[in-house]
Amino acid sequence: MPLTRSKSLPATENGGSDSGRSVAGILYKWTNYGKGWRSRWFLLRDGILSYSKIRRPENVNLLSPSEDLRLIGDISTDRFSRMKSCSGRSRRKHHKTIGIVHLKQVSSYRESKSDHRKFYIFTATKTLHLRTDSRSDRAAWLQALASTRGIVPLQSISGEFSFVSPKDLSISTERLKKRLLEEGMNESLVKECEQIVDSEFSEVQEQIKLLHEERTKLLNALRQLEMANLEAETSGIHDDVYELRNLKYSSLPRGKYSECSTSASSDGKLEFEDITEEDDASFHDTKESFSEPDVGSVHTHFKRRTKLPDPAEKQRGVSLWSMIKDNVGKDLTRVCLPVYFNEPISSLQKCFEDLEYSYLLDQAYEYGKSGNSLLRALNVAAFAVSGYASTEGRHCKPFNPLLGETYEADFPEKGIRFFSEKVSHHPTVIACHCEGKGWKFSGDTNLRSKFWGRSIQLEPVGILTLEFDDGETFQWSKVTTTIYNILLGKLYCDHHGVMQIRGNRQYSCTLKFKEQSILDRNPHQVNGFVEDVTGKKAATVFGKWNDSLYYVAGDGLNKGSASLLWKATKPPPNVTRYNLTSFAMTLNELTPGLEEKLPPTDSRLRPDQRHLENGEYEKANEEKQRLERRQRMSRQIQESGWRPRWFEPQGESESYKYTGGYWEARDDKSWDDCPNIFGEFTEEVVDCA
Ligand SMILES: CC(C)CCC[C@@H](C)[C@H]1CC[C@H]2[C@@H]3CC=C4C[C@@H](O)CC[C@]4(C)[C@H]3CC[C@]12C
Repeated sequence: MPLTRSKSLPATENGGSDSGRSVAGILYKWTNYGKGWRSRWFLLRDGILSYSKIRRPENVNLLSPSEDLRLIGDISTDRFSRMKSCSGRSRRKHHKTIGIVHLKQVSSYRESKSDHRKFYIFTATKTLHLRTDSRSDRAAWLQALASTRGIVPLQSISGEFSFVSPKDLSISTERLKKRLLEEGMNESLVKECEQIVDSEFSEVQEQIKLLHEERTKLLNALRQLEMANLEAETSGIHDDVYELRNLKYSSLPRGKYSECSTSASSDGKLEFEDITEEDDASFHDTKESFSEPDVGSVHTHFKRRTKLPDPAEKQRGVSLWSMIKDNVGKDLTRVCLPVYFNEPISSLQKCFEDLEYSYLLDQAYEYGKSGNSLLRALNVAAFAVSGYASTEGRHCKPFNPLLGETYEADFPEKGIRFFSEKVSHHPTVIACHCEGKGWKFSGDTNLRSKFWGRSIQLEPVGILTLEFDDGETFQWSKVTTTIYNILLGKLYCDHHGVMQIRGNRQYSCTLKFKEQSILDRNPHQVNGFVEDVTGKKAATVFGKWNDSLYYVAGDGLNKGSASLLWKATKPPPNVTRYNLTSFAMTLNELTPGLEEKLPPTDSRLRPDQRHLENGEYEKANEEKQRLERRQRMSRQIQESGWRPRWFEPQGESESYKYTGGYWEARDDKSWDDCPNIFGEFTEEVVDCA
């Protein structure tokens, strides 16, 4: 029973639109390097593209008895049998759908420029690489995708099935009357018959009316549900009750990290030390008490910038793959990446990005002070999640600071000041310390990374400590971050694992960052709870790390009455390819009068990073290479007894504590013991370091 090859008709030849039709056919889908291109049965129906292992030909017409199905490409039996014998699997298996893409979620699709049979479908989390047999088949698929995109299934419910409203329904007894009279029945009897029929009918009409009302209600409910679903997909969950009080002052810190150092993996997996140099960052906690009145007492008289400088040169496009492919066979850990892969932010500054929502800690402090320990714990949890929001859409590497490089952030408008230093190069550790109104935050992080071929997994080592002035403390560690699509497709990162926020008093919190699965319709989810010392759940927390966090008191069975804890700010209007948040854009700014106050070790003075920010790529690259040469001597410097200037290692624990004195030294401009790490260096520098 050979099936004929259907021509790929443009949508218009089919009465205007393909919207109501299903389209199906065989496409080759790129799977992985091991298996390469695999043929799959693709079906596009109601805005959903699904694919399965190959169907048998006799099923092609049986998808659904009345379905208007258009086939694209060669669907001859011959081809099926060929495929069948290739796969050699049992028939049953072939029916299972193995992938689904909702066209609502498709961000774009495009044809390959180099191969006339290939095209790509991009969703937020995945790219499908597809190939047809011919250029015209590709055109037909793209056309089908274009015409199906945006159909809302409800259209068909309310459209096709819609029927006349019950009040327009009527019957006529004329024919009955005529017939009965023909039979010679007397008029009064005929009238009685007519009345019986009428009353029976009005009962039916009543029932239809009820059904109609019910149907209208149902449709409305469905519409609302779909709206809610759409909203939830785009933004998270709606805020019902709680209006976030955005306190004017704010505070605090936390840390992040930056580049990758690698650790050996015993199971034969590729190791990855850091594609460029090596880096790690760290956080540290300190019990240091801080001279309070300074924070936030001075007000900034300048406005921070809202965009990065316009690039001086045009950016050259370099793909990561083009860099790596030239190094095939070489040790991947030694591949040096040019500055095009960097963002104009150093890891020291990136740590401060975690403090964007420091007002949550100010709120936490206030709640605790007024006796509401639960809301204190909840705000701390929201703070711990909020730091991840800025990682969305970022795919460039922060600069790996030089040993001894520092970064200060004085933000009186937020009521905080932050300081970080790169305290070790082998392993890379960054320590930070931040003071806010009523609290202090500190930590050190060292990232362990594993290279898995197509993804890199980063595991932060180190503890973050938050200490309120009233003695309550919370400690936690960051979860694992995986960077996907290193070689192919769109690079993105996801955070997953369990975060335990341990408090020293009544409440602690456990948060689970859900690992994203392929084609996940609801990525970035975070769920958890706050429990008291007896282990009783006091509140349930849920949301998304890139968007918002909500809580419900108790065990969280009633999500309807959730209250908003934190909502991420919108991306800025002036995004660049770095996708920095508005806050991140201000971090490398040399605000008026600042340069004279900075020590020579501050990240803002790092020349390659400054050139990159200005879009002077050639100069940036030259300087980067120069500083990397210096960086290579770091191990030697460290081994010859170098000590961090502002932090102190804590025994064997590999953690660091702020020794204090930075802001005081800044007041006196006493930077004499801070080496000019970005300047020309000689062996001398090494000696005196
Ligand atoms: C392969 C290279 C060129 C591209 C990778 C670049 C980007 C995606 C990588 C490089 C360094 C990474 C960051 C390193 C450290 C941390 C701290 C961690 O607690 C949260 C994630 C975060 C903030 C990572 C996010 C992703 C990141 C910014």
